Amino acid sequence: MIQVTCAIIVKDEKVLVAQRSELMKQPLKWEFPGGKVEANESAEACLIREIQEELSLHIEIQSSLPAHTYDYGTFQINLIPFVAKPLSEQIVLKEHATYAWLNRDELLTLDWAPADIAIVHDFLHSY
Ligand SMILES: Nc1nc2c([nH]c(=O)n2[C@H]2C[C@H](O)[C@@H](COP(=O)(O)OP(=O)(O)OP(=O)(O)O)O2)c(=O)[nH]1
Repeated sequence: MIQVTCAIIVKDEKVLVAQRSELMKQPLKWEFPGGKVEANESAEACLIREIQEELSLHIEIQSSLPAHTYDYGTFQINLIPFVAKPLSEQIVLKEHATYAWLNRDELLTLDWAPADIAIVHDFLHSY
């Protein structure tokens, strides 16, 4: 089971979503940015590191949501979501195809990585 963190970054009531590139697993699917937890790393430290690496964005974690496991057939992930706020302004994409700041009611229109759908629903029910 691969432990993966992801960030639901909220700013001015908009939510940051990112589209995976053609070169990544789940190509062109939308996700909450994040990545795999390394050995001896907390989930929170992983997420702050990954968002800095992938988006050049500094975040502050505000709360957590329930983790969800998903079976992609050849591997399983445990996706661990956190709600966060940006502490810096600019986003510079290092891996993703693109990103968007969406209203809550736009979230369900995206072609999500399948593991994220439960997390989108949890977020919409709790915020
Ligand atoms: N980061 C992230 N990964 C997700 C989400 N939903 C989802 O199914 N995944 C999957 C895609 C990948 O198979 C795995 C995370 O890999 P990753 O590619 O983002 O992580 P990474 O940068 O640490 O790893 P790597 O590509 O260098 O192998 O989890 C999500 O919302 N965020």
